[in-house]
Amino acid sequence: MRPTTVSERLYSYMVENSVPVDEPQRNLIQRTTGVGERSRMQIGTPQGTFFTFLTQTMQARNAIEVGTFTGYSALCIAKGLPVDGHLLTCDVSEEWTSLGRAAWKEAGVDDKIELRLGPALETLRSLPADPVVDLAFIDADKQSYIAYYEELVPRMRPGGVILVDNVFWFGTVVDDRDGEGATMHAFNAHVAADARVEAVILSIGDGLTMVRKRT
Ligand SMILES: C[S@@+](CC[C@H](N)C(=O)[O-])C[C@H]1O[C@@H](n2cnc3c(N)ncnc32)[C@H](O)[C@@H]1O
Repeated sequence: MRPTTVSERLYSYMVENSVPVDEPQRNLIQRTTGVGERSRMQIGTPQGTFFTFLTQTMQARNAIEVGTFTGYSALCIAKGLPVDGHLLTCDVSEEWTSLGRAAWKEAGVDDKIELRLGPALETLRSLPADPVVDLAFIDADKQSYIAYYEELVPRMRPGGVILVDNVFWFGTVVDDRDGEGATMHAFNAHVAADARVEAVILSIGDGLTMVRKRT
């Protein structure tokens, strides 16, 4: 069976019939529209709700995010972590992440989130090599996805999950294998050929891959 096309109305229906978005989340979504065109980089609400749900279901305690932007996905992951859980989130922008810091405080999850500013690859390489990470999310510069993935896989605990956003790259992974479409296709092929993991691509948003490290 082919997937159902998600119209605007069906999208609203999904949101209305899922766990509701809370006030700090709503406020952050609204403030992010203030950054203009780039606000489209924020994950959608169904994706964020799924991240909280998954974090809770996996009982994840230790998470890493590559690509903070204004902090919505970090907020959603942190909401699902226990009080002593930890999310390390990486970005290069002081300006965009400052919105996140304020939202995390408003939501009461700021104690669980550590923001590191600087190139994410350097941050990941500076982390201990121990396989202790339960959940990771890759959502930054597409040309570095394979490099981020290669730093993360050894650090994931067996059974740990890496989420990867934009794996359809607006359909260009099949239609137009130039530029970012080709980059994303190379990433998808890299994961599919990796015997250390099992992966499934979900048609949520612009395509979301869930990668589980084999036990
Ligand atoms: C798609 S946005 C992340 C959206 C965010 N996950 C959310 O849902 O709101 C990508 C982010 O990656 C960051 N970025 C780009 N290149 C980077 C790099 N080399 N290291 C760290 N962050 C980077 C950008 O500053 C931007 O905030």
